[in-house]
Amino acid sequence: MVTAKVWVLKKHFEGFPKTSDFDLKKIELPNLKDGELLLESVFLSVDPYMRPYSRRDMKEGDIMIGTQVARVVESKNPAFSVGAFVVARSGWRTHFISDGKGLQLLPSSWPESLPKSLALGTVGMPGLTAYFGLLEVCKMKPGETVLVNAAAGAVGSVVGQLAKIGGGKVVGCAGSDDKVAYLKKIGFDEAFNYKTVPSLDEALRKASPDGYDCFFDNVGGEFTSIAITQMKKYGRIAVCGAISQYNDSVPQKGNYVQVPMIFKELRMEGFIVTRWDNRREEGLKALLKWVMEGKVKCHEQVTEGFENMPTAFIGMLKGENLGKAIVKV
Ligand SMILES: NC(=O)C1=CN([C@@H]2O[C@H](COP(=O)(O)OP(=O)(O)OC[C@H]3O[C@@H](n4cnc5c(N)ncnc54)[C@H](OP(=O)(O)O)[C@@H]3O)[C@@H](O)[C@H]2O)C=CC1
Ligand SMILES: CCCCCCC/C=C/C=O
Repeated sequence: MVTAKVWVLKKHFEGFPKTSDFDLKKIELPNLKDGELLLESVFLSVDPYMRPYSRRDMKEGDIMIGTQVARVVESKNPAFSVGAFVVARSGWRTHFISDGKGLQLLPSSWPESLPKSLALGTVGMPGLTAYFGLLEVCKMKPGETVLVNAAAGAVGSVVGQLAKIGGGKVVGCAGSDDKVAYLKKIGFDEAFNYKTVPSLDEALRKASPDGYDCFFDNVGGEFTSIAITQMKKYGRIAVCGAISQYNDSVPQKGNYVQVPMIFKELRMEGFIVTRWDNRREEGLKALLKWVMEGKVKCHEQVTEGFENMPTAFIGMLKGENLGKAIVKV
C-alpha cells in the first residue's frame, strides 16, 4: 500500500494566494488493476495559469491542478515499463495511479545529460508557448524587433532566444537587476528593469527608438497600455498572459487599446498553447535540438521538497524565479 501526499485548494484565492489557502493531505492508494500503473512525481511545475484556472476549473477541496515529471514505479500496463519517465497532468501529488491515458513518455531521444525537469519548462509547455506564440501569432520575420515582458521567466526567456535564432532584435523587461543581467547574458539586445526605470514609456523608446514589430505580452495591464503606443504600423501582439491582473479582486481600469490599434493597424491575438497540440512533437523536437546545440540556454529555480509547493507557487507569482519555477520532490 502506497500513501500519496497531495496539496488541495482549501479556500479559493482572494487576491494574492496565501499558504493558508492550501492543505496537505495523505491518501492511501489502492493496489493496481490490470492496465494501470503507479507513478512517483520527481519534479512538479508551478505555473501562473494555476491562479486563474483554479477559479475557473476547481472547487474548494480539489487537488491542485498541475503537471509533473513522474517515474513509473509499478506497472500492469504493457505500454509503460518500470523506470520510464513521463509528463503527466496529475496535479500536486507525490504518487498517483494512471491507466496511461494522457501520459506523455519523455522522447526516447532525451539525452541522459539533460535534466528531465526541462520537460516542464524549455522543452515542455512553456517552451512550446514561446515557439508557437512567436511563430504563429507574432509571425516574426528576420530583421524585426520583438518586445517581451516577464522576459526572464519560463516563457519569456525562450521567446527572446527564439527571436534571436529567427534573426530578430529583442528587447526584454524583467523585475530585477539580476534578471536583466541574465537576459543580456543569454543574448537579448536590450533589457531593463521595469520596476526601477523612471518611465516605462521612455525606457521602451530608448531600447528601440523605431518601435516594435512584435510584442509578446506575458503581463497585460498598464504595461500593455504603454507598450501598445510604441508598436510599428502593422505590428502584431501575441496576448500570451496577463499576470499583472491574475490576483486582482477588483478589475483594473486602464487606457483602451482601440485608438492605437486602428491608427497603427495592429493585430492583437490571444492564444492558448494547446491550440497546437497536434504539432507538439514538432515544437519539442526543435526546442530539444536548440537546447542541445547551446542555442537556447535554460535556467531553473528549483525549490526542494513537496511540502514547499505553495511557497514555490507564491514565490513565482511574486517574481522570485529566474527561469522556470520547479519543485523537486
Ligand atoms: N497562453 C498560454 O498558453 C500560456 C500563457 N502563459 C502565460 O505566460 C506568462 C509567463 O508565464 P511563465 O513564463 O510560466 O511564468 P514566469 O516564469 O515568467 O513567472 C512569472 C513572472 O511574472 C512576472 N510577474 C509577476 N507579477 C507581475 C506583475 N504584476 N507585473 C509584471 N510582471 C509580473 C515575474 O517576473 P518579473 O520579476 O519580471 O516581474 C514572475 O517571475 C504568464 O502570464 C502565463 O499566464 C504561460 C504558459 C502558457
Ligand atoms: C499543462 C496543462 C495545460 C496548460 C495550458 C496553459 C495555458 C496557460 C494559460 C495562461 O497561463
